[in-house]
Amino acid sequence: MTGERRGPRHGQRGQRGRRPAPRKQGPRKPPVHDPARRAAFDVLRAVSERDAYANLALPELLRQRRITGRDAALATELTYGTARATGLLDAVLARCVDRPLDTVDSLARDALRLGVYQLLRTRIPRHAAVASTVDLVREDAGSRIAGFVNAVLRRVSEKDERQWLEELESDISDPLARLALRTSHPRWIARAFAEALGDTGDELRAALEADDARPAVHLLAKPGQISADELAAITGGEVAPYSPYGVHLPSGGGDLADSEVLTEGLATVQDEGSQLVSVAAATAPVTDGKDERWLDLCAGPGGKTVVLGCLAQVSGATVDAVEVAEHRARLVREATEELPVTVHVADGRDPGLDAGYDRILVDAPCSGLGALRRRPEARWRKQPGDIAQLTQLQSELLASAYRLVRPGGVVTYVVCSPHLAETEGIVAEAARRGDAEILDARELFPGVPGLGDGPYVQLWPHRHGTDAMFCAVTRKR
Ligand SMILES: C[S@@+](CC[C@H](N)C(=O)[O-])C[C@H]1O[C@@H](n2cnc3c(N)ncnc32)[C@H](O)[C@@H]1O
Repeated sequence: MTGERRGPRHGQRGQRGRRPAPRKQGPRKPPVHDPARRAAFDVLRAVSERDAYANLALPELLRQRRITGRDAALATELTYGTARATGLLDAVLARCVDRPLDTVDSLARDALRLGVYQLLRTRIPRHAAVASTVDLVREDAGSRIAGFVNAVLRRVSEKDERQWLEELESDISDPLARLALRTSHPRWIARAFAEALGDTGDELRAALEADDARPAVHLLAKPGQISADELAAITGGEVAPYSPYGVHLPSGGGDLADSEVLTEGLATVQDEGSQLVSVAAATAPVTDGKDERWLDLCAGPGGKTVVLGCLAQVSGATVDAVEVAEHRARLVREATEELPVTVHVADGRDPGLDAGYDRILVDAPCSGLGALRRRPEARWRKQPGDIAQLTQLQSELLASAYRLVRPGGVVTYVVCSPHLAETEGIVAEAARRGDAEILDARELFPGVPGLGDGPYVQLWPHRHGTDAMFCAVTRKR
């Protein structure tokens, strides 16, 4: 992470009363007077220069610099908002810069995006949005680039978001591309959502808008260790509407890192959708015999393994957790200490375990298109070509699960994506091979509305307030 600037204070005497050394020539490094924007800008730079993840880099930087309260809230809004809205911000900038945007210096481009976001999507007064952004550029890159950024932002500030959208949309004849622009999504992702919803109108708009909003923080009250009621009372949150183990924190729920229920291991942060699919995997009815050996075939970092492990402990079962990446397997081990879980570092396509499992969860590696609201910059990094590579692996992992499960045992296939190639496409192929019968997964989501015609379950942010998790429950013939 870019270091915090801590220049010597003017007039301050050095140690042992010596006069401070004369200032060297070079860029001036003033003390940070705008910690929120400085933090947002440094994280956006890390995202574009070092492929950092904003949702990991920002909390770390806020902690390092001890930025809290209103400054932390502003830094979060500016970082995540700018990262999510990049497509729209760049479309506006392309109208105001007289050369292709990708030839603009990357520091200037990041600053411009931050400035345009403030101008179009916040209530920050125009002059403050422009001046504060220009100050950041001057500190880091000098007056010439600052002058360029100033000139461009002044052009942007001549119109508000509505006027810019009208101007941009007047040149776009494709309704899906217009909606994608308005809701800050690449068109191919908007199309994938439309295909999964079977809708290109109001519902698609609602889905894309919900995907462009910051999600609430959900907690898992670990089954058998604390109840959702108790956890809600301790954290000031609300019991979740659907998961029996879920709690929703109020927005701006604060920094949870030091929260006792988390440090004591009674609860963990987990989207309610992930909780629901884990419970479905643990409770889908097996036939013809016992229900003691469970397998989590793609376990890292262990969120769902924790739910499986807790429920296995209650019912007297054991869980084998397979993860191909050593560092992620370590996270599973740490998350499941004291649960009846054994972690194996292995390739799930051939993990070298004895067959005969009673139930298996395949939470396959996927595009993550269902969790874009949690990873602000992700939508602009992903490419349509990513999907084809993943579907091959997803099919192979599911085929492996059918080799490992016993007849009458259940295999639950989950991805955090609504893309049909990763969801129904994979399960339908397995069904065609005759590996399994497909059960009606909706029965394992009691009280959850808006689940359509089945047999699969697709959760959605706009319908359920969860990530867009897909869940298919199948039974080996
Ligand atoms: C969607 S994540 C699983 C999330 C996890 N179940 C949880 O709830 O925390 C998919 C995981 O599969 C792992 N993975 C990828 N290829 C694999 C393979 N061939 N065998 C086993 N695990 C694999 C990835 O490293 C990643 O940790």
